[in-house]
Amino acid sequence: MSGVNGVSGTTGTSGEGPPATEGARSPEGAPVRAPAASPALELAGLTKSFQGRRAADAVSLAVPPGSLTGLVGPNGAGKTTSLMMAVGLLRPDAGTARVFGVDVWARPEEAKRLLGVLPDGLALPERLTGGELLTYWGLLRGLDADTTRARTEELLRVLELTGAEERGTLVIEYSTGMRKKIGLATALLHAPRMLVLDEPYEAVDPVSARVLTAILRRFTAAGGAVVISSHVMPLVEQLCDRVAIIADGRVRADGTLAEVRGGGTLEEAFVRLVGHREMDEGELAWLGG
Ligand SMILES: Nc1ncnc2c1ncn2[C@@H]1O[C@H](COP(=O)(O)OP(=O)(O)OP(=O)(O)O)[C@@H](O)[C@H]1O
Repeated sequence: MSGVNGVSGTTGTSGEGPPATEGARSPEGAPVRAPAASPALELAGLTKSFQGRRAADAVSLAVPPGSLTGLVGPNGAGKTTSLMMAVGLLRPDAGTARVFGVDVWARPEEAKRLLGVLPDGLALPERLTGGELLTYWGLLRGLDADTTRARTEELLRVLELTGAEERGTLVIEYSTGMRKKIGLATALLHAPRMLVLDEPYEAVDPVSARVLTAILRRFTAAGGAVVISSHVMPLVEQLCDRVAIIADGRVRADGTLAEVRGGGTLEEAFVRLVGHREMDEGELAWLGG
């Protein structure tokens, strides 16, 4: 896949297959290569229209295992639409999505075991405490009771929700950031291999943000892959090793952070690829009183 304005993307898989098996040789004497590992997430031509208007237009993306990809783009660019199709929550008009080689739409149960998802505007059962919600979620996911209990306690502790749990706070009473954190806990509970998180840092306090970053780094170091969407360019630059820029439903750039930045900042690349509008002097003049 290649972007515009000279930003050429790599799929992350080209030339990155597993190393040749030690000592193994083909009959011709050439080293035998193990089959190239599947990308952690591979989107090919994902397309979706709403009322005749393309929200996602042949979105293709390949995310390698062990990587953390930031998906950025203007409001209404098609990020959420693409991510929801990628994880099996929105049926595409065309295209495919695979998680570690498993087709999300053809083999949904298998794919969903591999996927942890924090959707936009997550709707949670609200008349439960966070702990009760995670217990219910774990059992729905087929985890045994002991595993569910142990992971629930650990997630509540790490995400600093134990106090709310001890006070019996219901999810409906949670703050926006707490809701985000319990949503993350539901995404992590079944130990997925691929995390797709729509704006995970939004409304999360700085201390919890550090915890989240540590979780994501540990997750990718163990070979899992993460895609996050975000509007915060410095955050993406600090956190992600790969970036995709999407605008008007199309992928405009995709590659390593260095490839997409092309020597400038990510914000500069974003503005260059997406365009920007200056406000005319007379606009909103009435605000001045
Ligand atoms: N269910 C829907 N029905 C109709 N139009 C929709 C629906 N969902 C998304 N759209 C439209 O599709 C386009 C892409 O929306 P999407 O939510 O994917 O953008 P986004 O990049 O996630 O935006 P933001 O950064 O503002 O969250 C927008 O024009 C939006 O109005």
